[in-house]
Amino acid sequence: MIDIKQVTKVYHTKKKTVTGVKNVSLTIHKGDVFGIVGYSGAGKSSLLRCINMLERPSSGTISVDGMEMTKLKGEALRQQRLKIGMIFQHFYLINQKTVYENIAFALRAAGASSDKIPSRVEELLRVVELSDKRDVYPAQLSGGQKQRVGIARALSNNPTVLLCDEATSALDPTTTQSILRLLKSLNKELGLTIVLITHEMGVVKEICNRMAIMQDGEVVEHGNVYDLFAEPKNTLTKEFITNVVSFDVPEETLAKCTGTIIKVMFQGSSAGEGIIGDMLQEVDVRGNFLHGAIEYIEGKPLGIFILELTGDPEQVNQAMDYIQKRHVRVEVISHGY
Ligand SMILES: Nc1ncnc2c1ncn2[C@@H]1O[C@H](COP(=O)(O)OP(=O)(O)OP(=O)(O)O)[C@@H](O)[C@H]1O
Repeated sequence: MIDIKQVTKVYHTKKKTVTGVKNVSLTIHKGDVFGIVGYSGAGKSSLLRCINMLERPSSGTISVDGMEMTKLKGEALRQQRLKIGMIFQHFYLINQKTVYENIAFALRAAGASSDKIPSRVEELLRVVELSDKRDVYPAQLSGGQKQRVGIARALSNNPTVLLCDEATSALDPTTTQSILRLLKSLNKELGLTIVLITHEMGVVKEICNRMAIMQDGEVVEHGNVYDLFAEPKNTLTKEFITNVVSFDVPEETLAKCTGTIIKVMFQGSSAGEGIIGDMLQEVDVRGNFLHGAIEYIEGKPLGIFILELTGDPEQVNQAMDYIQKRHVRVEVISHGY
């Protein structure tokens, strides 16, 4: 669907040359909600804007729906871009136009015939659940409502791809949830492929099925969201995941622990308990459960336990080996004394 091959984007300013994207290759499948995560300056916007040629890659190729975007220019590029909608953090609505006119404007700009515009605008307003706001101006809308207008406008030409540039970063958590729900339903009902960039792993956990993590212009890890949550390999991926998968063991409890504190992550909702139970019978250590939770990612359970192990250091190591051998991920949070 979207094929990104060895894309590099170099910016030349008067003072310096900056490489925003370094040799990135990614495939985004039809129907994916694909999250690109990274800290500020990682290259997320640059890569996203290369997909619809708002930025032209310095090298490499990008194909959307089998059409090589990097080869297109002028009218051919304009036509292909109609298949790619885009929404932004700051909405970019026209303040002097009503909600209706904002959407109609996008339709006119794309060449829609004027007799089709009214019904199409009404239809789009229904899709984003904003029919009652058709005649108000952007200043009278909340952030979430503005983004709904942005989404309606982006959908006006029936795109197959929607690019979301930090689309929920300016919104409060509840409004963020409602926009994410809307995006997910568009993905399911219209079969829309969505690529979103964000620095919030919570957004990815909420709606994405696949993701890539970027750092210094490079993709450091990518794959299925569940798999990366269950078994992240890169340090940065682990850091982002730790930010959203909470282990609320109070500091006072941790301070009282003298043993080795480990985090055990297992796929499924009950497998981990059995493995830990078996381990405690086989190995001469004591285990004290400090925290347990089941997170749901893409509707699939991912179990997390925080456990204090006490006993002879060699036995503690053996206990961890035992768990690891059963294909359950173990991380040491702090070593005992
Ligand atoms: N138009 C530009 N001219 C020069 N440098 C740029 C330009 N756009 C981006 N850069 C540089 O490219 C690098 C990647 O920036 P980019 O905006 O793609 O990162 P990002 O991950 O989207 O960050 P943020 O989350 O802050 O938007 C940064 O070092 C940035 O300064």
